[in-house]
Amino acid sequence: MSLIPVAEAQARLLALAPRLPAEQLPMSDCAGRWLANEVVALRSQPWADLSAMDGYAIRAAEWPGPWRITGESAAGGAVPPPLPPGQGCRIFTGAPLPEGADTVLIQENAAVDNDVLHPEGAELTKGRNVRMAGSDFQTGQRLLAAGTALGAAQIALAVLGGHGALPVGPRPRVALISTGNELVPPGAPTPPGSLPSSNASMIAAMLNTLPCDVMDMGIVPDSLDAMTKALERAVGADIILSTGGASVGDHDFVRSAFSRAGGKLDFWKIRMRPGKPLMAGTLGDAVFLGLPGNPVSAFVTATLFLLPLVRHMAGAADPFPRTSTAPLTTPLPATGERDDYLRAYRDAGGVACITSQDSAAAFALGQADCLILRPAASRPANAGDQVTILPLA
Ligand SMILES: Nc1nc2c(c(=O)[nH]1)N[C@H]1C(S)=C(S)[C@@H](COP(=O)(O)OP(=O)(O)OC[C@H]3O[C@@H](n4cnc5c(N)ncnc54)[C@H](O)[C@@H]3O)O[C@H]1N2
Ligand code: MOO
Repeated sequence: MSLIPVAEAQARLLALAPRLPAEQLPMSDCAGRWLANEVVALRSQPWADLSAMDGYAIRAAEWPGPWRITGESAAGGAVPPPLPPGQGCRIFTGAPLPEGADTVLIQENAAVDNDVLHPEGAELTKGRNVRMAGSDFQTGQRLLAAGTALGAAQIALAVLGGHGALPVGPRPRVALISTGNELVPPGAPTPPGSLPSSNASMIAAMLNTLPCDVMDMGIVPDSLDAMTKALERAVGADIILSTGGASVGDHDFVRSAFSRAGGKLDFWKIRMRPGKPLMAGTLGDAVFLGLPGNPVSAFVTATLFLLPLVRHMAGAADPFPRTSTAPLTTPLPATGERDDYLRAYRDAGGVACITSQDSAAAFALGQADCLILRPAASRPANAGDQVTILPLA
């Protein structure tokens, strides 16, 4: 079986995902979710020509006055009556201008004596210190596209657009299965031959900031029967994820158990290092992802496949991690037939590759704050060369 390029495997994985129903949430629960539909403004902002400053509303054409100050306009107060010629209106930030006024003189540049206003300072151009009605956005305007990530700024915009609740993508349910006879739960005694199972805790932590519900199904021994039963128990989840047992050894049962449980394999073995044995398919209505057991391989494949799949199912239009570039501070050797995802860290001078790139090297992973992406068959790189990096949250 030839190795599948990463981008092709990512596209095939997302294509396996069923469309889950959206939900309507109050604004207070929308942060961190993705919009299921576009958001259209139900009102214009500003709703009228508003003052941007505390001062006096005047007609610029009447400069330099003087003006008799007659009314007052404050945010939340009554809309002032139209302004007769030669008159000005006391006005405060956020308040509507009376009809006829077009400019605001700030109070620091005004002298008022017996309700007569004289300007101080330079002449004002018409419209100065005024926010025109609808200049931010207008009723009916599209404010946010479907698939947009809802952060603080987008929530503020939707609220100002007149919304109190938004349609957002769902929270996929993710079942985690760890496989391996050697594994014991976190914190349990580790007699010789045993190993603390770190992958489920790691992946749950990676999913922690995403809208999804994680169900840890525990540790399953390396047996066809046990793994088949574990997969059957996980049906009902939207994503079933296993780690370990994905390779070709006599104790790697994930692929055969997946097929025995009725799963349909879509792909296996990716042109990447680490992470080659990754597999994906569907089991009932669920998407299945079988990650390699090595902690670093599981981390890198979760970053490139699991997290985008969760974001996609949760409604993200742009589910893949952002990359950027940085100069190398250390040279790198040529790459082989797979794309390399090297553990690395950044400092003021650029990005440095961590010495140990073993896919079981948890200590090195713990030091990394980014991955360097090096395509297959890349030539050696020198210090100072720009490389693509994928920052880790
Ligand atoms: N003959 C070949 N051998 C291997 C190949 C290959 O192509 N031909 N691929 C290698 C690659 S690449 C990887 S990656 C590993 C992945 O193997 P598996 O997915 O089958 O993983 P396991 O053998 O079950 O475990 C590998 C390693 O990781 C430890 N592990 C497993 N689960 C956990 C966990 N939950 N927490 C912490 N550590 C875990 C396990 O004890 C092993 O040490 O296969 C290569 N072999
Ligand atoms: O792909 Mo494995 O993850 O190279 O060690």
